[in-house]
Amino acid sequence: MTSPLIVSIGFGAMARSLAASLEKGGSGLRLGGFLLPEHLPTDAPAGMRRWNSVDDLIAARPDLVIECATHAAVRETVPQLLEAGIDVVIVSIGALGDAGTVARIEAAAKTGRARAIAVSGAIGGLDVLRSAKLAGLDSVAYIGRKPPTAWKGTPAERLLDLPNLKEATVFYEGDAVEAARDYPKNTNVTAAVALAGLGFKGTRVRLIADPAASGNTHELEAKGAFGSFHILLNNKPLPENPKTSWLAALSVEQAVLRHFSSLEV
Ligand SMILES: NC(=O)C1=CN([C@@H]2O[C@H](COP(=O)(O)OP(=O)(O)OC[C@H]3O[C@@H](n4cnc5c(N)ncnc54)[C@H](OP(=O)(O)O)[C@@H]3O)[C@@H](O)[C@H]2O)C=CC1
Ligand SMILES: O=C([O-])CC(=O)C(=O)O
Repeated sequence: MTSPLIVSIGFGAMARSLAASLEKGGSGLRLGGFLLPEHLPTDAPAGMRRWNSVDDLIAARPDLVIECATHAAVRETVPQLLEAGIDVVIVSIGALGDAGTVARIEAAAKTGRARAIAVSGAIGGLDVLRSAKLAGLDSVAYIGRKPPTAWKGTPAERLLDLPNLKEATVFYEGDAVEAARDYPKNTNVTAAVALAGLGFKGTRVRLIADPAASGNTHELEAKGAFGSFHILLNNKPLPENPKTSWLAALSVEQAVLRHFSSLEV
């Protein structure tokens, strides 16, 4: 049997980590290539194909596409793939904070009889949150803490003197609507929490830059009819991108393995 064609959208830190990890994992699955617009240069390992346009990728009939690129790629590329009947794993799930994008993705998946799969990414406890929601949730709160370098290139740069920060500082408190939209490379996890729990408006978010943090920590607190829970993840970042946790790349690998397995656990 030929092995399935698995393709990423984007070939940055996460896609590279996924490619290396699948190669080592012994499942027989591998990343066969990536879609990257022509104007974006990259180096790719031998044996990995590159597609410059979504039409060319669709013509190659991939078995699974993994979006690990940007919110724009979710809006602009994912619906076309779903409409063409291709299942897509979505990693930049902060894009799903926009109701229009969700509606387009759902309609495209229906038309193409394909599945859009949102990953848990760098956070956990979403299974509990989804179950607890059925009996009613009173509150859901997320706290994200990363070292100042991880907040470079975000609105935190305008709010704080990141290179000279001496102590842990809260720079955002609000809902998941703004958090997911304004920190698209850092807070996709808030979208995962919102989608599993109380929605984007109902999810409280606090973001912290902490010079003492050695990695990315994610805290999730929920209260409801079921009781309450509090989890804390201390994630190591990917060496190529301090904004992204290694666990996020591992969650993508897990989604790929589950997709091709006959027993879903
Ligand atoms: N759900 C979660 O928990 C998490 C989600 N993420 C999200 O996953 C995505 C990937 O993360 P990561 O690999 O670390 O990010 P990187 O910035 O390292 O990689 C992104 C890749 O996408 C490419 N790219 C940019 N625009 C497009 C486009 N329009 N179409 C296709 N490719 C494009 C980039 O090219 P170039 O470098 O040339 O711009 C680069 O190759 C990000 O959106 C990130 O926010 C990250 C961590 C956790
Ligand atoms: O990887 C992480 O720690 C979280 C992240 O960047 C995101 O949610 O976008």
